[in-house]
Amino acid sequence: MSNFWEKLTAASEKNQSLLCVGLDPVPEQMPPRYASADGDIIAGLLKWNRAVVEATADLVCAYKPNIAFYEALGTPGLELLRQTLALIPPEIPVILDAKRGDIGSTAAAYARACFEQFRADAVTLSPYLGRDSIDAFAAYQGKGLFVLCHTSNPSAGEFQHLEIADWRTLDREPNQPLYIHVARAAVHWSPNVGLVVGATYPETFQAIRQVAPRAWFLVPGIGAQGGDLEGTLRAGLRADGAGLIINSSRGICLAEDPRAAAQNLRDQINRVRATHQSAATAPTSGAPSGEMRPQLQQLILELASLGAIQFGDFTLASGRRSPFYIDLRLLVSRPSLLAQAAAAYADLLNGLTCDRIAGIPYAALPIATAVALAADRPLIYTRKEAKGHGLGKAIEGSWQPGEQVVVIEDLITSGGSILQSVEQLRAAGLVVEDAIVLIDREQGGKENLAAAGVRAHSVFTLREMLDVLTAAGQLSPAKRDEVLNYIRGG
Ligand SMILES: O=c1ccn([C@@H]2O[C@H](COP(=O)(O)O)[C@@H](O)[C@H]2O)c(=O)[nH]1
Repeated sequence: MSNFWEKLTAASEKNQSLLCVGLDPVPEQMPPRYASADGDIIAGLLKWNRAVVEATADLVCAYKPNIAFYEALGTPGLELLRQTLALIPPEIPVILDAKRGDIGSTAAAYARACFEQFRADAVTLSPYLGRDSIDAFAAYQGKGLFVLCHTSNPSAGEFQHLEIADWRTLDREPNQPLYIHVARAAVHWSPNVGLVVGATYPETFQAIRQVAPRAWFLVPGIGAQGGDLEGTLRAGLRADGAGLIINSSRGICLAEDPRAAAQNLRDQINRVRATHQSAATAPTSGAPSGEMRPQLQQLILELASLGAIQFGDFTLASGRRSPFYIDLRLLVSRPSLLAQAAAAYADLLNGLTCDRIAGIPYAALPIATAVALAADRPLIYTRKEAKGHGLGKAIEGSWQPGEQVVVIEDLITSGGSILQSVEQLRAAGLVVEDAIVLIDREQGGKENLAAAGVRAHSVFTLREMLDVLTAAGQLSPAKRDEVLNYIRGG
């Protein structure tokens, strides 16, 4: 298995673990029991690493040697790293902590060193030089790339907390700390990007998780640096109870009994995961908008004030009567609201594999354009009918067969219009596995798409929308029940 993420998931599931053990040997800290009889330091350090790996291989999801500790020992140190890597069972992924970042040509040499010389499964990278400094690493298929987002050291805030504006969101979002910009941008650089987020600043996790909902975070700072394990897990775990790789180096390697220390930390992590997962899967009925982010609640209320959500007695195109009507075409008349909606789509897009997005005519075309700007993703769109003149295109914009496309639609009812475009895109050789809508009307569309191999993601559901409007006093509980009854087919 050569893909880092598959290896990580398999090891995590097999060992029931989110624990990563750091292998950072320092000669002065080596417990005397590992010392080599002939005084050979490198032999002693290798014995130490071997003992730690043998004691913990069934308790971890990854190992993380930091290359600095090996480079510090000169050429023999690099040989020690090579031998240490050879000790690690092939099914456990190795994250080489190297924090590389340089211009493209140099980055290519660094990437060769990490992935070809040391054959690491993943690497840590600095974002300071921007996207092209990671391209050479991203060119290695299936390797993990952990970009420094918020580090664990005491001076981390000196630059990382600087409040910065983003020209794309200038008019509607307050300035954001640099680490949020890094998180938001880096997860778009490659689908293989994860983030390094230190456990010594647990208060940063919630905001980072919001802008990178699906990314894996590599979390140093537990143990010797005094990071907050429970706070980190509670704010950083994804709803599936994964998404964090909790590293401890000195806390395990310097322990009297590394196995007991690793087992103890793994079990502590799992205890919090167990309660987190049961909270995440608890039924939400009767809990109006309790968990919904304030920005989304605001978005719903503003859509209602724009007239995009109406309650009454409407006749649909099918002739069927409906107690509500949603018209997201109105979004173009309030650009700031269109931008808010686009940002919510962009958040969902973050964790998906996507070479370009595809808008569906007509209602979603301005929305998809706004999403392209918010997420900095190239856009194509399908035509309702191929042009009968000019180039006679059925799909506008530039694209290549084999590219992965995420469909952008305004809302989903049965999923029919999405499926029509998906067929058109697939017939052209594009790969479509995901679609994003603002509102899921919960009338079977998601299930119909799933049957066609398309995952549908919604910013919010009709039920969530009704809950927000009811809690805000804009919809009576009786009307809410009438609408719910209607979508259930009653
Ligand atoms: O923000 C960061 C980024 C990387 N590290 C590295 O993780 C380990 C932590 O070692 P402990 O002994 O568990 O403190 C080490 O290799 C650091 O260079 C980090 O600590 N913080």
